[in-house]
Formats: sequence, C-alpha cells, structure tokens
Amino acid sequence: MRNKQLLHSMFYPKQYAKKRHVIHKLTNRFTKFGYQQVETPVFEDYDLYNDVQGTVNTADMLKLIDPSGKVLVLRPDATIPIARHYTHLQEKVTSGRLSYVLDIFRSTLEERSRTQAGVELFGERTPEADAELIALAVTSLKELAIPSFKIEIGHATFYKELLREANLNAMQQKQLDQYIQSKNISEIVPFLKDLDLDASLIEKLRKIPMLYGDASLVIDEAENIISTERMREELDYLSKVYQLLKDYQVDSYISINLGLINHMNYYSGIIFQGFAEGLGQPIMMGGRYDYLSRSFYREMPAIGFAFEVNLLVDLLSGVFTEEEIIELHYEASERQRAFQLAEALRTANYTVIVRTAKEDEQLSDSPGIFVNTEKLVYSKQKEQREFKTEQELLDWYLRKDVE
Ligand SMILES: N[C@@H](Cc1c[nH]c[nH+]1)C(=O)O
Repeated sequence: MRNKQLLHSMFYPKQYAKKRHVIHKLTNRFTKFGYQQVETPVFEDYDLYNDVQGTVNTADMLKLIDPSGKVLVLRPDATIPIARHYTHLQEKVTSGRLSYVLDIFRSTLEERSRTQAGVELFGERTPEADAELIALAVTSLKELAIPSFKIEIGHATFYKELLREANLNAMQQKQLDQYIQSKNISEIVPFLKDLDLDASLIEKLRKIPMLYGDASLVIDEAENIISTERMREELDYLSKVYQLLKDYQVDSYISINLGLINHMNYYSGIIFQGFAEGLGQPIMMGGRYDYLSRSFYREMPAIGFAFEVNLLVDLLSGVFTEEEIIELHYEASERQRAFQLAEALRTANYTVIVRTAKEDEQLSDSPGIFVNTEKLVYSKQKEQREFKTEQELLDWYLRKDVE
C-alpha cells in the first residue's frame, strides 16, 4: 500500500511497476477491441462545465485563475471533454471508439486526483454496443487476474420513470436516491408516505432496492413494477444486453441491481459498476449517456466506462519488476570504452548503471562488469568470467540467457 498520510502519495519503483503493468494490460486490451487512445488537456474552461447539463458538481472542481483572470479547472472528468471534442471535430463520423489513461481531479477524491483508464463508444445505441463494453470490462479484469470481481448492471432512469408524475423536488429526489442506494428499506416507506404518494406507487418503489442479484430472476421480478411504455422498452433492452453477455460467456460475472445509482448525472440508460471482493468502493464505473453531447455541437448516443487504476494496483499482489540491473564499473582511463559498452547493452535491451570503480568494491548480488585497462570481467555472485574484447563479452551476454 502507498503512504496514505501524504496528500499525493508517491508510487515507489515496485508499486509504480505494478501501475505500469496495469496500464499496459488495459490499454493493450482496449486496443484489441478497436479503441484508439486519446489525451485531453489538464486545464479546461470553467465555463464549459457551467454551461453543460449533467456534469460534475462545480463545487467539487479544483479551480485556478490564469493571468488574464479567466477561471480554469483541472480536468474533473474525462468523459465530458472527450464527448465535446469528438462530437465537435468528427462532424462526418457516425461512430467511433476512443480510449484514454488520464488523471482526473476533484476536491472530493481521497487524494484530489486519480488515474482512470477508460473507453468511450460514440454513435451507437444498441444492446450490442452496451454488451461489447461490459464484455471488454470483464475480460480486462480477467486478464489482469483481479481476484473475485463482479459487474453490477443497473439503469439510470428505470425507477425514475415511476416517479415522473410524483414531481419530487431535487432534495427529495436526492434523499430517495440515498435510501435506494443504501437499500434502506425501513426508511423508504415512511418517507414516501410523507410525500403523499399513491399507495401502489409506494409499493412499486419499495421493491426497487430488492431488484438485485441473478439477472434472469431480477428481470422477471422487474416485470411486476412496470408502469410506463418507456420502462417496458428499457427492461427489454436490458434483457437483450444480458442475452448478449451470455454469448460473450461473461454472464457469470454479472448481476443486476436496479437500485444502482452512479454519481455522475449525465447517464441516460444502462449504468454499471465493477466491484472487487473486500473493497468498498467501485473499481469501475460507466454507463450510457445519450444526451450529454446535446449541450455541445450535435447529439450523439454514447456509452463508456472508466477503471480506477490505483485501486486495481492495490488489488494486485506479486512483484512486477523482473528487470536485472547490470552495474558497469570502469577505471577512469577506460571511461569512453565503458560508456560505449553500456550503450551497446542498453540497445540490446539490458538495464545498465555506470559508475567509477572503487578499490574496495564489494560484489553485490546483481551482475557487475568491470572495465579495466587489461581486461573485462563479468561477475555475478560466485561466477566470474574474463573477456578480451567488448564484442566477446557482448556476444556471450546476448547468448547466455538463451542457452
Ligand atoms: N467518467 C465516469 C466514468 C465513465 C466513462 N464513460 C462513461 N462514464 C466517471 O468518472 O465516473
């Protein structure tokens, strides 16, 4: 674990090697599914977020002022800028797959920033697109060998459809979301009764937090609370996504949770979160956001998700640095030869540190090469070998791991 006392904890070499491994595996997998990597600026206009509907809470953004007095924010989310740029620039493109590894900054985060690795798929509103993303998330976590994880799939508006006629204000909606999210069933009924809602509506809403678990059972149960055409369509859509996930053979990692609530409010359809055993917070979040780009240049359906890279790093056990470091010691007169030899080894993909030889040099466990006037010596623990020329040493070095 990294040192949690510091505001921005440092990744030390072993930990950082793990982070690199996680990023490498994820980006590789994203590429294999056809997602191309992009990067967005760290600093963004505060106004962008003020003008957009369904964005990060502006109070949570980290702001700064540039010399002209303009208010900027540190990138609080990756999805919003990517959607904005993509729908603006790619006027003729109808669909596209993008990926990213970016730090995002919010005052509410434990360390004010975190690294996310995610994907966004633009231009498709089909169960096939949703299933592709969920399958990509599952196979990525499998490839990383994250032990015991689950993806929970919910819906951003399914239960809110029930409430359309109830006209709750923002505070009441927030309170209800909280009760549903925490499955606080005992508080929900009195709360709804106080709001003077219809008894049959209360009965349906009370069931929402229990619509959780095995997908086919939950989908069947959810049939009983459908009260609008839209709910019917969304449930059928969810069911199609689940059928597709069966064909991807990832259904054993999936459960449905119709009380799932994501903290971003741009979602408009399926939402999902990934959980690993023993970790209270999600390792992945995402969902469909078909109307976010309406605030930009043109409306384009979209879906995406992001992994929390640092949480994945903390979940991985094992060591991810196997690289041996060769220490190359040289006598002052042999400096140029030594530098050339070090460079030849680096070109051959070895890691080399060069240093001047000291009289009482202790042999360490890592391999050492000594460049003296008369000879070249390789040593590792008890093994010692002498070479006459650099080429001889190089030839032997390049062969030794193969033989
Ligand atoms: N940007 C979202 C995750 C996401 C990516 N794409 C869609 N949703 C978040 O930070 O929670």
